[in-house]
Amino acid sequence: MSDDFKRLAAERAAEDVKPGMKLGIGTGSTAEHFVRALGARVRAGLDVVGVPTSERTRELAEAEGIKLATLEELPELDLTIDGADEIDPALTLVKGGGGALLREKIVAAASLSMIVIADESKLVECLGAFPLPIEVNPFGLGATTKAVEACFARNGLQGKLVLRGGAEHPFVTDGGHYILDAHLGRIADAARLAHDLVAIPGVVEHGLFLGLAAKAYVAGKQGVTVVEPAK
Ligand SMILES: O=C(CO)[C@H](O)[C@H](O)COP(=O)(O)O
Repeated sequence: MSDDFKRLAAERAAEDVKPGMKLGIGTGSTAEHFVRALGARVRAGLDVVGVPTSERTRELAEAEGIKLATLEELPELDLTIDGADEIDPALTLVKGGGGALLREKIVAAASLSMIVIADESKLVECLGAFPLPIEVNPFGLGATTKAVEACFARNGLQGKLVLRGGAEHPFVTDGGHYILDAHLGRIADAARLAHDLVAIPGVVEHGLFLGLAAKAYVAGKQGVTVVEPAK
């Protein structure tokens, strides 16, 4: 069911794509539905160019016949369409469940607008039930982990940090980094936490997306709802 909702949201977003657009293309199962819907439109004659946010998305988009470019070739994009792990009423997001948060954030920030696509299970009142992904440089992992824990304590947060994939076979991002998943439960002040995390040497990026999403297409039993940031 949830996958059907993801597809519905993705297909709605694909209708927003206009000829000539430069697109950021997200990562994850919802974004994959979007790539397939976009591929169908491209094969029907739509002329667009996309910048993928992961190697996985690049492979699928190529297979779908979507023209691709890099941010070196296209430093400014019209629209990014991507999934999310959590969406709060201000449209602050937790992203990175699929491990692509760094490229996803770079691409979204290079876009004039971002649309989030999701099934209704992703809507939350407060972020934090989904573990917050923090992308870190493998060098100095122990010191970075300690600094991140100290940052949580300063922010009044308690929680476990888990190296994704485990110490034996850590998950490695497309950029060659590791991911620490922070089980925080509740993030009351996402802006403060975001600010403090990026100040830690060794933290490459985190999965809090603030002020990037313009709207979300959220699908559920009632169909697709347009969610805009609460004022
Ligand atoms: O941030 C992401 C990948 O890094 C995804 O957008 C997020 O994990 C949602 O995934 P899905 O659409 O599979 O539920």
